[in-house]
Amino acid sequence: MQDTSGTQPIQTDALVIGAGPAGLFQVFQLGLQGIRCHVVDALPHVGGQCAQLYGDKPIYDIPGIPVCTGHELVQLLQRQVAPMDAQLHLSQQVSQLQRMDDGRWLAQTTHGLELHARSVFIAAGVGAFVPKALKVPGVELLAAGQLHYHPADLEMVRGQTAIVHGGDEEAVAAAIACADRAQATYLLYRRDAFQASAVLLERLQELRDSGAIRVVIGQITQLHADAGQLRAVQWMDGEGQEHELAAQQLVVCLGISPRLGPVAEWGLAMERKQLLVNPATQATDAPGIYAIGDIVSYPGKHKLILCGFHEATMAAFAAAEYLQGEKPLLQYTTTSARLHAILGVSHPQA
Ligand SMILES: Cc1cc2nc3c(=O)[nH]c(=O)nc-3n(C[C@H](O)[C@H](O)[C@H](O)COP(=O)(O)OP(=O)(O)OC[C@H]3O[C@@H](n4cnc5c(N)ncnc54)[C@H](O)[C@@H]3O)c2cc1C
Repeated sequence: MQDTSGTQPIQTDALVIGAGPAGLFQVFQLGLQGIRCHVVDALPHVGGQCAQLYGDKPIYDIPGIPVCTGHELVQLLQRQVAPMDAQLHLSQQVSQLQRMDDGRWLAQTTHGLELHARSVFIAAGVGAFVPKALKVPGVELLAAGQLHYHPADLEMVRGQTAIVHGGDEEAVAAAIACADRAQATYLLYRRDAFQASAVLLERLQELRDSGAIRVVIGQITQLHADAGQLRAVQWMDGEGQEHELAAQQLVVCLGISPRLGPVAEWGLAMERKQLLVNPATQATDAPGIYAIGDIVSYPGKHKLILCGFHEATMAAFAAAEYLQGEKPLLQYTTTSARLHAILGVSHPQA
């Protein structure tokens, strides 16, 4: 799958909202129906809960895979989905979803991306995984490019003074990465106790010992900016004393958690924060919008990856009929030359 960005409205037959296991398998099933799609996820990576909440823990109930970790399942799904050549738009939330006059759906993301989609597949799980925001006075004064939440890349701190705020694995990893690039790196957290792997903690200690990372124990109380440019971070120590630390870049890693957010505002029928669907088609009450995975409710629904896979299959068959105007034929990946062409495999005996 490719990661793309841009500002032109994108015309597509299918938009998948959410790149968790259900959304990824939706891409595969749509691909088998000859339907190309775009995928949007709030996270900077695919995999949803499997990657974000239990990447290194084992899963034992995926058919045909006796055991794999969350990360391994995501890697296998990515491999399986690769021939479908979906366009991936990460680190952005679908914030708006509205019906257009011609019956298509207009989706807008928090990065300003617009998509015009003939069909939409909501695979939003337990909600969009979004970083916990820093809520202190002064945040609103900053121009873009100085306050970064869980950034995937830290090149922007090169040659500058960077403060990393947080105490978990991602904060420690970010501080270590900053130490290689920034002129000065501070790791600011409320306690001198960091939760990270032994390897990262050992490296942090080395960098503390050498002075490449300076640890500050306290809480951020305010940001100071001149003409939109971060000048200093104000913080309070354990005795309630306020201090200022000059910096140009602030990296905030306070954790990422799921929020249902905009899905509940799109006017779709819901019950107890789940989208109501017809389990024969996964159709919601809006034409051309299907929903699958943990976000849906129907009689007998179980929040399991296996169920999300089945629902993706049901939705793809229903959407193929909706988009192509006729019931799709059931074909086997084992024997169908058409599916082999889609998958990019060759079997002369097929
Ligand atoms: C600790 C733990 C262990 C588990 N173990 C198992 C197990 O052993 N077996 C099993 O079958 N299941 C297990 N599960 C459950 C399983 O992980 C879920 O059923 C599965 O992840 C649901 O997949 P999904 O794709 O529907 O949603 P998710 O995995 O939640 O993915 C949804 C994605 O949608 C994105 N998103 C949501 N809203 C938006 C939006 N508006 N814009 C952009 N992106 C959005 C989110 O950022 C997220 O990445 C476990 C769950 C947990 C928490």
